[in-house]
Amino acid sequence: MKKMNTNEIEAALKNLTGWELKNDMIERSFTFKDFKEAFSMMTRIAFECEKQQHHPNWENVYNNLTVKLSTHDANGVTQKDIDLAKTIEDIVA
Ligand SMILES: C[C@H](O)[C@H](O)[C@H]1CNC2=NC(N)=NC(=O)C2=N1
Repeated sequence: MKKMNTNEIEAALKNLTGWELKNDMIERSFTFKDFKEAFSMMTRIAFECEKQQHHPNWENVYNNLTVKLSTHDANGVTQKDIDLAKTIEDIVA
């Protein structure tokens, strides 16, 4: 899949909430009630990632989750990352 340029990414991010472009990845943090809620969300997200065959770099510290998305083969952000970001925010919403 084709790597998106900065303008294309910024335009796509306008249709999402809270994501920002950082180091050739799109990134967003989420805060949940507690660890159990954070990990439940991660589990739900993980099943969707498997369906899309696209997976996040993520870090969980207690009730905080930071998600970073990029496409390895493209060395940057592609539509796959935008689609997964949308899926993730829909799950969390
Ligand atoms: C073979 C498999 O489809 C690829 O390795 C997939 C798996 N998940 C992936 N996830 C992400 N975020 N980027 C990729 O390039 C990627 N590649």
